[in-house]
Amino acid sequence: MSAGRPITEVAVGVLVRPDGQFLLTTRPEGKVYAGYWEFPGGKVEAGETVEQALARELREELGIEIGAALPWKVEMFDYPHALVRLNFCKVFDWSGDFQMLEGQQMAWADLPVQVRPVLPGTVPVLNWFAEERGHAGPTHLD
Ligand SMILES: Nc1nc2c([nH]c(=O)n2[C@H]2C[C@H](O)[C@@H](COP(=O)(O)OP(=O)(O)OP(=O)(O)O)O2)c(=O)[nH]1
Repeated sequence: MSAGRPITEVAVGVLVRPDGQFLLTTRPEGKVYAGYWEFPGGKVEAGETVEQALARELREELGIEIGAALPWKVEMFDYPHALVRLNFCKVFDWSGDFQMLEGQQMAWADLPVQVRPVLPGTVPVLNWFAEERGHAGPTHLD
């Protein structure tokens, strides 16, 4: 039996403001899908929990310190470059000023999301938001 493709664990932060808007950032130059909009986060390193990885990634990428990371949904996504397990966590508390430490762009978004293109592995989150919020119609632009 084949062992199959290795799974890359990814910690993803869904930062939600009191007004319901959520944070999207672009993938930096030099990474696969550069310029695509996604929820900030990155790969879990050996020995880390998802919550630890998320705190580290958001510190490295955005310069913020997060409070609780609340596990929300887990989704597998099979890209040509990797088989990833996306561990989405909601985050309502953070401190510090946002700094785009990897030259990304950021946007506070609501449904339907106006920035484009959105990373394929990000679209399920928009559908979960649509269900939670009773949003009908498209969740993002094509
Ligand atoms: N951060 C993030 N990654 C996502 C989302 N949706 C999605 O499919 N992914 C995928 C894209 C990548 O294959 C993987 C994240 O890996 P990455 O390359 O951003 O991770 P990293 O910052 O640790 O990068 P690296 O420098 O170690 O390569 O997860 C999402 O909403 N946010």
